[in-house]
Amino acid sequence: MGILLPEKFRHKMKGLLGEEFEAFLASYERPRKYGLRVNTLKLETDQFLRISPFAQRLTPVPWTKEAFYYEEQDRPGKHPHYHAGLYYIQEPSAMVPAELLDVQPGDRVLDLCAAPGGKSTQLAAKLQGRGVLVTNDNARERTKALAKNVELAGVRNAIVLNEEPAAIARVFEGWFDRILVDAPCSGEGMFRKDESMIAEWEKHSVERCSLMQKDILQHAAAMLAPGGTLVYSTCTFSPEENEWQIARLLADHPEMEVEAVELRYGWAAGRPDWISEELRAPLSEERLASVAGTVRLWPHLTEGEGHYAAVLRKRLTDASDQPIAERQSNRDLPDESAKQDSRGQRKSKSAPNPAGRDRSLRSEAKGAKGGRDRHSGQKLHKREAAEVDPVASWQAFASGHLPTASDWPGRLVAFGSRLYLQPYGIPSLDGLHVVRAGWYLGEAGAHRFSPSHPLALGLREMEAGSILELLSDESDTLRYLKGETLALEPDRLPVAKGYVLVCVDHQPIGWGKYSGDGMLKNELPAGWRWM
Ligand SMILES: C[S@@+](CC[C@H](N)C(=O)[O-])C[C@H]1O[C@@H](n2cnc3c(N)ncnc32)[C@H](O)[C@@H]1O
Repeated sequence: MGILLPEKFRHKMKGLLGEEFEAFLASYERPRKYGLRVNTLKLETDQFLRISPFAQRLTPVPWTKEAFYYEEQDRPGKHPHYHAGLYYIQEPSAMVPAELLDVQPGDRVLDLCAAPGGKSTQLAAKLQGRGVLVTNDNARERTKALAKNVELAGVRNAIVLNEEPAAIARVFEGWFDRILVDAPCSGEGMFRKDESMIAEWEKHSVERCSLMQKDILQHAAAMLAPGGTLVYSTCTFSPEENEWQIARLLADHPEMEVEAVELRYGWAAGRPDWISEELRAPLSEERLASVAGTVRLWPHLTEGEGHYAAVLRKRLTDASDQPIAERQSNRDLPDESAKQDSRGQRKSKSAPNPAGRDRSLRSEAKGAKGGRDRHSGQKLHKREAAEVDPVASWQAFASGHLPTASDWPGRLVAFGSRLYLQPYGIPSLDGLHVVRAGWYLGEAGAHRFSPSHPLALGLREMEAGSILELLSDESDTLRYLKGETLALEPDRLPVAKGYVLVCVDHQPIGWGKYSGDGMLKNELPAGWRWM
């Protein structure tokens, strides 16, 4: 019962691989591998292994220290820990590009082709809440899943965009320390994981994808800061979408160079010999040979599906080959001094800007094209925005429920009555389609502030004034995740009325509201419930 590979694909791969082709073909007879990656924004890997019911059957993914192969029958997507964002289910080879990007806390990171967000959540975990992640996809529908996964992972320092790379480059030229281009591709490496990719392959030709990749890469290069690193990756085998793209980039951008990836775990070298004559011509021998420093993951040589990745660095020199001063990145600065005020000026160490007290509020409503809030799809009316002061409403809520909120770094940004905490130092997003302007805190109403589900998911248990502690294997947990009201045992009654952070195994899973009658009203939004 093997996979029926398209004849054209078989023929091409046979030509490329020669004697190795039979081993490659045999890999399609072997079962695919399943992977999950522990979300270290929420807990440490060993902590997860202590509480996970399937920990004993997990085996390590060699290239990602917080990731594991799991057995199909364990179905980790059907466990409360999944709803608490404790891990992301991700194909093991797909974890490699974010590993190669070498993100450090405090970096400015762009994930340009990001939906549904697997690599974004991985990059966010590497940032550990410091610096900023701008995550984007040009497909509007797909940004819904992207935003949801970023929120489930509890990421506090991300901006989600729905844009073409050219539009982002106009705002963020030379701005990012790290850029991931996980490009749209013909998906040849995914045929074993998902057979529907074969039909997709017939539709999306290698040629069409190559043109998109070329365009995306040009804009990505423009957004990279000198000294910054860009990782280009695909899940396909065709040289036109891999080594050819890197050759073209090297020819067009003398300031970019390949950083060789160490070949471990059965990874294979990139193939400069597969690059067309036309693309080789403008390259020096040395630059052409450097393409061997990119990496191919073949399913017959490694424990995962087919992938390609290239690590590129922008040199710290200008056109005249003179070194240029390295921009001081956020990572070099202590937390407090890395903060910037609303005009993008650095604030002095002695002038912290506590989020809860930031009154330099700017309505992003005009930044949303067509005067719409991309989050709700609702039309924004100036009067509505003027009626409630979202900051005051938030402050009143936070002072009663979130004692440490005034210390959270970032500045408050409102879209109408919706309030976000945005990382410091972001240039104006006016004119861009903004899906999330930061960590979505909630919505200010006429009489009270309604905290959002993403706020709950981004919290630590100890940050909430009032919590309900559940265990993952008790029946109330499933009831809560299904959206039911909970009848609380007397020893679990909250001390006061109001919002309660519901936690499972000490990890937040959403809000409940207690009105003093022994019942906890469920505040889990419909789209987040257990199906
Ligand atoms: C391979 S998928 C990304 C997978 C994602 N990085 C992850 O790890 O979950 C490629 C994505 O690129 C998006 N895309 C296609 N053309 C694009 C463009 N011009 N700009 C930005 N994103 C684009 C597609 O909508 C698709 O979601």
